[in-house]
Amino acid sequence: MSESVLDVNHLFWQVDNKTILADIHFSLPKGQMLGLIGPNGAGKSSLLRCLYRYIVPTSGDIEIFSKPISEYSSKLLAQNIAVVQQDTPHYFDMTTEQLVAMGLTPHKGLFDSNTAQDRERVVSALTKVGLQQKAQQQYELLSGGEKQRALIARAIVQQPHILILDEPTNHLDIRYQIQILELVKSLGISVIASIHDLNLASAMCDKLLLLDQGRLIAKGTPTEVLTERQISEVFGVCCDINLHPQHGKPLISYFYGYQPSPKGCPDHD
Ligand SMILES: Nc1ncnc2c1ncn2[C@@H]1O[C@H](COP(=O)(O)OP(=O)(O)OP(=O)(O)O)[C@@H](O)[C@H]1O
Repeated sequence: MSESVLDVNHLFWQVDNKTILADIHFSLPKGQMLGLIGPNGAGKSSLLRCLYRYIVPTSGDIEIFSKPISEYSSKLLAQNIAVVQQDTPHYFDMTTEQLVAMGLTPHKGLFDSNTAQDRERVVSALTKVGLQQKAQQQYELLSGGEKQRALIARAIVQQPHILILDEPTNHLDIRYQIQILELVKSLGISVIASIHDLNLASAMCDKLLLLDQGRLIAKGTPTEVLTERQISEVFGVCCDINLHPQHGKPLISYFYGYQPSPKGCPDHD
């Protein structure tokens, strides 16, 4: 079995007497891409926020390389984890290249300047996300999808062991949805990403976690998790699942005008 880079056990988060996350437990094996799926409000962002220490959970354990995240200094945590958040933040007065170069910070001392190798790393990351022509453009003037790609380039420059992506494809056109996730996969980094598009999650992820109302409903391979029954129960839509003609993992076709009844979805054969 491959080494685990991240272990989450018995994780609970309550706020205002409401349980947002309940007894979440999973591991992220080295080099794998783990997809976090579930309906709006299921707790996907909250779970990811716990992993990068933006939220302190009510109880439970989160360990990176078998060490509790509470024991990591901010700098050491940033050397291990890079995060691309759901809403692209504002960075005024910064070129795209300067934004991407921020990814070097966790590896630098206070007075270190950037080396030729650092600059090469920034150019390489910009090229990988197709933004080499936009290097000198103000970051704020990029389109939503270009901003998202710039933030992914910054995460690449950061050279983390674990990449946390909160809806990394929500601003991207279909070409970049596929290309960016394939790029991220090719880096050999361990990735946990929340993804709304179940077909994209099926194609790209090694394993999936299905969340609903803060609870872990299923975890396993796309074939194990993406079943017609589970999709109808959790998302409230009816669908038909076949094997994708290219990669052989589940390919979901949604039905329109059907809500699951107490007996489930109608038989569409
Ligand atoms: N700081 C907070 N205080 C109170 N409630 C919160 C807080 N943060 C999140 N929640 C609630 O927790 C639930 C889960 O939210 P979260 O953003 O984690 O869901 P999500 O699965 O990422 O949703 P989406 O797919 O819509 O992005 C929601 O009901 C949300 O309102």
